[in-house]
Amino acid sequence: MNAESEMFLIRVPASTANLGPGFDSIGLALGLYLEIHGSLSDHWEVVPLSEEMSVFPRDDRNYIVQIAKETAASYGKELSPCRLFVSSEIPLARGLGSSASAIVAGIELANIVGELHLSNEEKNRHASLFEGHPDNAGASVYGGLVVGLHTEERTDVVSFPIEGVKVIAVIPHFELLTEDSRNVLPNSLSYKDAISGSAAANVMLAGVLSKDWKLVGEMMQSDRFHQPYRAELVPHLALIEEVVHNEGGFGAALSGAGPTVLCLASPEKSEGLLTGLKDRFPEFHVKELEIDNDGSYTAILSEQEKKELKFLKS
Ligand SMILES: Nc1ncnc2c1ncn2[C@@H]1O[C@H](COP(=O)(O)OP(=O)(O)O)[C@@H](O)[C@H]1O
Ligand SMILES: N[C@@H](CCOP(=O)(O)O)C(=O)O
Repeated sequence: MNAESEMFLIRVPASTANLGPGFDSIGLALGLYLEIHGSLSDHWEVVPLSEEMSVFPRDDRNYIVQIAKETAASYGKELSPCRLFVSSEIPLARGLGSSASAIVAGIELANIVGELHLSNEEKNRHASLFEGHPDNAGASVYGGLVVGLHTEERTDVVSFPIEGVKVIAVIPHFELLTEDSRNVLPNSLSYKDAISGSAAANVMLAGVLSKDWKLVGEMMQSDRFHQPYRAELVPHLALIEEVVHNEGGFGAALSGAGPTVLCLASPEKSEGLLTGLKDRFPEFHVKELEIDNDGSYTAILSEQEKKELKFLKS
């Protein structure tokens, strides 16, 4: 990019990780978005357009800018400064992948401004290195359901679109940092538990591929890797599982590291489940979310599209 009059758009979906037993390996992209409208400028400026974004630095100390600069630097490039208008529908520290969305946004920023021409595989490798695991990062890059393995040496992710199941998120008002929720996990697992945990993840994935959502729901609640240890931090999980069972939903699991709980239901049962959860948990935000099968998106805006941006007029 070299014209200051050009404006770009970056849109990155939220994500839910693990789906129960797929710890640090399975993720699903969701229809809540982090959006950046940006253009070249003579200095770095980050303008928050949504309340949650207003807590972050407004100059080049902003995490998204830091990620962008580091990504460009890894290709020997220095990014030209930009003015970025940032808004996000993704609540922070609730287990809906806000940190991965910020990382992927930073990589997309480096890609578009630095003209890096990165493939999705390369974007995901960078994002997984920053995030430490590929479940949220992969979902935000590719969209749909992702299954991945990330090591120091390489990141392998397979993604495929998901249809025919409804997703309801029960989002508490309190934050739970992923770091704190990882600190309660054990350093090792018995051979027996590891086999059972891995089998549950395998069967869950087979259930997804064969569209056997009832089986998927059962496997979501058969995790051995993290939910048993995190239960003390999220006492509402067991109560939500009960409501999901009573309302004929498929199952529930901690979304990422929590505290949000992700529930799956058939299109026929989702309305009843939504109402049941809202009635039982008035203190939480209960919301049906779309599945995003497209992943992160970037575009250069047309003159007409720029004219339609309300925040540029105020
Ligand atoms: N747009 C953003 N800009 C800067 N930092 C962000 C942004 N989004 C998330 N973060 C950082 O990530 C933290 C939340 O990450 P994390 O604890 O992994 O939870 P989650 O990713 O589930 O929302 C926030 O407290 C904040 O420090
Ligand atoms: N696999 C990770 C996922 C963390 O997701 P987040 O949305 O809570 O950041 C974990 O379970 O720790």
